[in-house]
Amino acid sequence: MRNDGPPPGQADRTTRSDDFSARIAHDFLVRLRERQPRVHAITNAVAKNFTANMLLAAGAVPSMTIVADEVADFTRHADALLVNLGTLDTERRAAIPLAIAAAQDAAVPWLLDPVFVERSPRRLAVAQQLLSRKPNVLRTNATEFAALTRRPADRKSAMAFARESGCVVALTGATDIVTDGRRTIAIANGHGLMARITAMGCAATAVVAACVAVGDDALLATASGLALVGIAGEMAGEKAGGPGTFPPLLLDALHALDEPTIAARLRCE
Ligand SMILES: Nc1ncnc2c1ncn2[C@@H]1O[C@H](COP(=O)(O)OP(=O)(O)O)[C@@H](O)[C@H]1O
Ligand SMILES: Cc1ncsc1CCOP(=O)(O)O
Ligand SMILES: [Mg+2]
Repeated sequence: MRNDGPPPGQADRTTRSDDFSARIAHDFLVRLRERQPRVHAITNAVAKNFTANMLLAAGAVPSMTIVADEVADFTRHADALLVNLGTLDTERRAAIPLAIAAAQDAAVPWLLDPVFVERSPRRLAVAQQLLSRKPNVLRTNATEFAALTRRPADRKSAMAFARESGCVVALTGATDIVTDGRRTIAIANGHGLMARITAMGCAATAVVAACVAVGDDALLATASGLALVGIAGEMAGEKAGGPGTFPPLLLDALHALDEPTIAARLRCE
């Protein structure tokens, strides 16, 4: 599943809400539950448990080994690979190129989550090198996007970067911008508590990876993953007493999500 950017000469356009819809997001959810895709996540030490549980709540099956002599086998037999740079220790640094090579060899889509690239020039260099290996999706918050691309974190820059890099770009925050450089979808679901717990973005990228594993259109898969997480997040936020009670309520909401709820709650343009 490659995103090769817009066909030459084709005008940019914004995807209309009838191109992305609750039906599409629900179709992805059904496929997750039916196909139970395997997502191999090289993720950070902070995010591992929550990410694995979010994948399971969405219907996917996580694996997380980072051992150099196993990671290629796990990746080859997975349906998507997630590369998250949050705790870039020696073992993960060694595992990442092996996993990406295996993914590309086996035509397994892979996603990059460049956690905290703004904090260390070394990490920024690693992330830029990984981007040159063309992940199917880059999912990043605004600070990371600005550091990685040296552009303002806005819709226009996300589109330009997606077009130039050939990745689907998901620039998240209170509103998520998802673009392949030609089509752009903005998703306004979510809840402020999502920014008050750790590993929310890491887990969201993992759910996006699961969606990419079960669909041919990486843009719609990415938008669907973020819509499902955003809707579950706002349902959990409405019930939660604070960040302590929020994560289990989010897992419950994602697990129970259904078509009428998605149809009633999806806010996108
Ligand atoms: N203020 C907010 N309101 C609603 N949703 C939010 C808010 N902040 C983050 N989110 C959601 O939380 C998830 C993680 O996004 P973000 O906070 O940008 O990533 P990260 O955790 O990597 O910094 C996304 O699904 C995003 O939509
Ligand atoms: C706190 C922390 N430190 C290293 S990785 C990490 C988690 C980052 O999670 P997210 O990017 O999803 O907020
Ligand atoms: Mg993050």
